[in-house]
Amino acid sequence: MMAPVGGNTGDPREGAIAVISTGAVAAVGPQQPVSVPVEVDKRRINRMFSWTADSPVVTGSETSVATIDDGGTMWARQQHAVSVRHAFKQYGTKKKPNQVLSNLNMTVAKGTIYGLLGASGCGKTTLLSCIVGRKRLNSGEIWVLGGKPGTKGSGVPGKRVGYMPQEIALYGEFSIRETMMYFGWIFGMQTSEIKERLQFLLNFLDLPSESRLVKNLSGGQQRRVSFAVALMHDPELLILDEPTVGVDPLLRQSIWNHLVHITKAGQKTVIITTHYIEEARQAHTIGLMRSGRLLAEESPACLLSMYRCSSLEDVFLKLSRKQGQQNAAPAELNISNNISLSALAFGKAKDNPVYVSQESGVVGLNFHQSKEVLITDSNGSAYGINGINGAAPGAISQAVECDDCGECSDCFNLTTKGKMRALLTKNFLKVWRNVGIMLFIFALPVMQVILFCLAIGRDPTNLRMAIVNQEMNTTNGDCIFDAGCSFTNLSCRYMSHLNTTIVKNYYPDLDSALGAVRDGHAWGALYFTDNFTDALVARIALGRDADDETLDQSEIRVWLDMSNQQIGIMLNRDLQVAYREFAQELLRVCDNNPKLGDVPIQFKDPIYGTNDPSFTDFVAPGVILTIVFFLAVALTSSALIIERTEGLLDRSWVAGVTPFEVLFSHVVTQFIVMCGQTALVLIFMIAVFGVTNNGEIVWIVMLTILQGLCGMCFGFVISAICELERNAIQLALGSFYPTLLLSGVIWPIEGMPLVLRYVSLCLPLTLATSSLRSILTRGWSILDEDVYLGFASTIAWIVIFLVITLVVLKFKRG
Ligand SMILES: Nc1ncnc2c1ncn2[C@@H]1O[C@H](COP(=O)(O)OP(=O)(O)OP(=O)(O)O)[C@@H](O)[C@H]1O
Repeated sequence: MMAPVGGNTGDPREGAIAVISTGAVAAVGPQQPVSVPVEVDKRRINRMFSWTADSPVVTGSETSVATIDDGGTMWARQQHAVSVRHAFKQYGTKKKPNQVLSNLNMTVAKGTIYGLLGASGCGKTTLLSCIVGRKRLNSGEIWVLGGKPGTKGSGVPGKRVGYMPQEIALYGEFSIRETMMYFGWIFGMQTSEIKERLQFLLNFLDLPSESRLVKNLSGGQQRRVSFAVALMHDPELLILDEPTVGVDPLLRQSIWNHLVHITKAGQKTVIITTHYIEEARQAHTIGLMRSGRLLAEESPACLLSMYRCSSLEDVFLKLSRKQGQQNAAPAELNISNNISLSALAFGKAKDNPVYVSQESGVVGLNFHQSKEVLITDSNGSAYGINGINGAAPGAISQAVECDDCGECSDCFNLTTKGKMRALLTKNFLKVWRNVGIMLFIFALPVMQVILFCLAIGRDPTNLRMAIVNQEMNTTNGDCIFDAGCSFTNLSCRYMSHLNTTIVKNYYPDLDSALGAVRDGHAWGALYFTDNFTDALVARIALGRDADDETLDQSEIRVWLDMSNQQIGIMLNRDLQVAYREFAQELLRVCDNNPKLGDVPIQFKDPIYGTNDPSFTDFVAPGVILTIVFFLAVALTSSALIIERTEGLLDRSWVAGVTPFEVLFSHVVTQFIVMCGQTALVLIFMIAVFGVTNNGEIVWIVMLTILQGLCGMCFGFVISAICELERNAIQLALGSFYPTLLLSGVIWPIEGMPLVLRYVSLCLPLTLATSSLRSILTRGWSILDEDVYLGFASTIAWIVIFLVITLVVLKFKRG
């Protein structure tokens, strides 16, 4: 079927436009002329393409066909607002692929509204995501506003595009005004400009008060705010994914009127998807999509007349049926031209020169393998479909090199003031507005420190001992002794030195005492023989001449329940300490040298720490770092994933925010949060609970903050790797215990098998914990190896985590 492309319609250019269609080539042959009134000024065409050496103009005949090669095609594609060629996109795995776009071609002329229609799940959103650079094609090409999305200087993503995704993708805790400020700043607008625009959009879209929080708006109002964000900076290209869902008919009409209005001047282009097919009649071009390809790409009027239907829905049904038949019998192909009829039929575009897509791939109309053609008027001036005159392609490619910069200095900067302002304000507002997060950030670490100091490292008390004292022959606890240099009831004298943590329960005989231990009623049994005092005096007096029976009778016999190592070791220590004190006291009151009662090992004052080391002091450094590290992991990983799953991150990407900027803004926010957390944790640990600190506080603070930043970067890695918050939580929790166990936090790594020790040294918390312990208990400074290695390893891990995150984010998009 041949469409009357560029036909003689009374247009001023009538008879002057060289309309060249090779859409017929599928049937007529690659260089066949088309029977359309055509005149071609070959000289002008040649001049037009003289910029490229390999761009010969091919004419099919004297009549008119002028095709160009790939170089020319590429240039022509740069003239369209959007040009998609041979797009293939699939989800899923290689084994189970879900082909969403298959050889799709699409051409959106500048200054037009393009309505993309199709059934749910046909791939519209995927196509739009690829156009805005959110996703990547598996193969094929996309040109947007003269550049390839995602390439440097293309402006896409960036402020040249306004994107309204299907999901709301807004910060619920923000007010409408804050939402607009956020995106306005990202787009590089001045605050006054944003306020002005906001007023217009509030009125235009009939939005409630600007101070209302987005989360408190109705679904329809939220969609309108989302639409307002896309319109905010008055972009060249508006990409709207179902903007009219949940909008009342009056407002829907005013939205369409606005779209028609902004495209009138020819500078703005709109791509819009909608499920209300009939409203798309107001579009200049309609792309009917089905199963990942376009069935047709024409003006609504043209579609209706070509298919003799009264509604676009009927056209869609007809084309769908047709596609089904063609799939069944691929040989029966219709023939049509591939010039976008709408582009010619639509007023302004009609006045302009036309490039026709190289290959439309539009299924229903069967545009195949046609070459991109140049249309000139009789005056010889060549022009593209979008009305841009044939400027030298070189000039155009130069123009796009820096087109998203505003001021070109931005090109060389990693970020802009506006974007940083927006991102930092967003991060702080999110924390400020969310009580749960505030508690998580500040109350949780304090609570953890308090719990740690109260629950860990203190000596157990009220430990019951089953005592059998044959010397007293009584179980009522009456155990009287003479405090002077008297050798009576020495068993009672010894027991008076047992500290108060031990609760003495007396038993009549050994069997019942051991039974109490076995039954869990006591932590140990203590047994004194009936002549303990005499035997002990003889043992001391006879010294090396003491016989076995004397030695045997003078023993205090102990049976401990060692199932609890800490309690067992502590009882063992206390019983021995009590004996030493008992012996020294007895020797002293009897005018003997008390040292005789000691074992001949003298523990002098330790070089570091005390003779009575506390477990709390040992664990505290690791606990401080673990608290700060894992709070940061939890905070960051979930924050980024929530933003991503709600579409906020994607929307920011499309607005031109880079992964680097997002990470940097989080680093700054987290740094400030970390300072607060560190202050609280250290104040409670050291000042309130008196954990030993012999070092300089500045190094302690620095190392703690660095560990927090390290945890945050680990959180970035988790959020980059995991798609769902659930997976991130699993990964964060899953990494908590191995890290805790292997980092020497609760047990010295010297006790590990050699291989595990090396593994442990490679973990982010191990060297840092050892470093902090050295600062706190040994008072070492940064000049000591153990200390600076902790700092070095933390910094190295920060860099490693950041690099991993950036690499994953870069390769994951799409
Ligand atoms: N991230 C993804 N991973 C896997 N499959 C996906 C993903 N996104 C979309 N799909 C699948 O791709 C197909 C096309 O989805 P898409 O969202 O592009 O359709 P659509 O035309 O926009 O639908 P609707 O009109 O309902 O929004 C669907 O089958 C969908 O399930």
